[in-house]
Amino acid sequence: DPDISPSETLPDTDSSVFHKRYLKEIRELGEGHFGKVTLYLHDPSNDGTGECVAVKALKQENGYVPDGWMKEIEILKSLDHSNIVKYKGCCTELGGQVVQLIMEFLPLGSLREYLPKRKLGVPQCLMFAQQICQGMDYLHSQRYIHRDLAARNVLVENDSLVKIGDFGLTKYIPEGEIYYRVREDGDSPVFWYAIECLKESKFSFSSDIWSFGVTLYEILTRCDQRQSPPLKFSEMMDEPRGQMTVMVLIKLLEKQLRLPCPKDCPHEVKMLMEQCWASEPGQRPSFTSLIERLEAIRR
Ligand SMILES: C=Cc1cc(F)c(CN2CC[C@](CC#N)(n3cc(C(N)=O)c(NC(=O)OC)n3)[C@H](F)C2)cc1O
Repeated sequence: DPDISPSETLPDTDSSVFHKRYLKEIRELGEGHFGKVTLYLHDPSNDGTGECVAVKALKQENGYVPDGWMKEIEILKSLDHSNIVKYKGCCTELGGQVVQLIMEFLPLGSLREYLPKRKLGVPQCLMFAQQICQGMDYLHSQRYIHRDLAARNVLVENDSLVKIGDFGLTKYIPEGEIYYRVREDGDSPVFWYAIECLKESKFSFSSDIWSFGVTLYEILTRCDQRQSPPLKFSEMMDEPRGQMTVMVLIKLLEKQLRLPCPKDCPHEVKMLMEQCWASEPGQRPSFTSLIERLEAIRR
């Protein structure tokens, strides 16, 4: 259109660049081993009409930015799926020495806050479970493993939509590789870990399936903390008071002990959950097949 000058068509700023001066801290949303997630109001017109965003920041040791952190930002930026939290941009400080990840804010929080408050029926629980499988199936199709799939990392958009909300431990699996071996331990979510992860730190697409099984258990218990995986596994130990060590958990899993079936869990779902916890990684279903099976059960 000849009479519109180029400057009128170009956006004056890249909408994925957020300036610190327009970000007003509201409250902390979560704390992790390596950093935290905080709720901010992004208010460039400074009149309170801005939008809420979730900002993930690393605890900065003397200014260097761990390369794994830039990786997490690149991963989320590259993902585009209705069951994965949306990347909005970055906020840099000190000439790029500090980089913060800006994501969409889902005020209903994670399943851990949402499910205990809303007594959802089994059909809606299975709809959420299927959506998690759809997000994870997409993540696996991009050759990423999540390594921290749990109800605490699944966000609720509304009564009929959930999204995978955090990718802090996500890793890329190169073509032709099957496993990702970890060195760092951090505060590993061992009660969501497959047996081969506990024994050999070997993570794979199949170990995400195991974690999905534990997440499905959490959903069907409506994230009742009295039935939480850490508590349930500790009860299954001989001395229930003792601090559960990874060794005791491995022994328990090697004896084929598993989390109990939640009270209103349909038989087909019990079968599906137990297949996710097969000792042999190759015996576990894929997210593609889990989607089909959950679809069939919900019908
Ligand atoms: C540096 C590493 C690190 C730091 C952390 F704090 C956590 C833990 N954190 C993850 C993000 C979290 C849960 C999820 N998914 N969440 C995101 C939103 C959102 N986008 O709206 C939200 N909303 C909400 O609570 O609304 C009331 N919660 C919640 F902050 C816990 C994990 C980490 O790897």
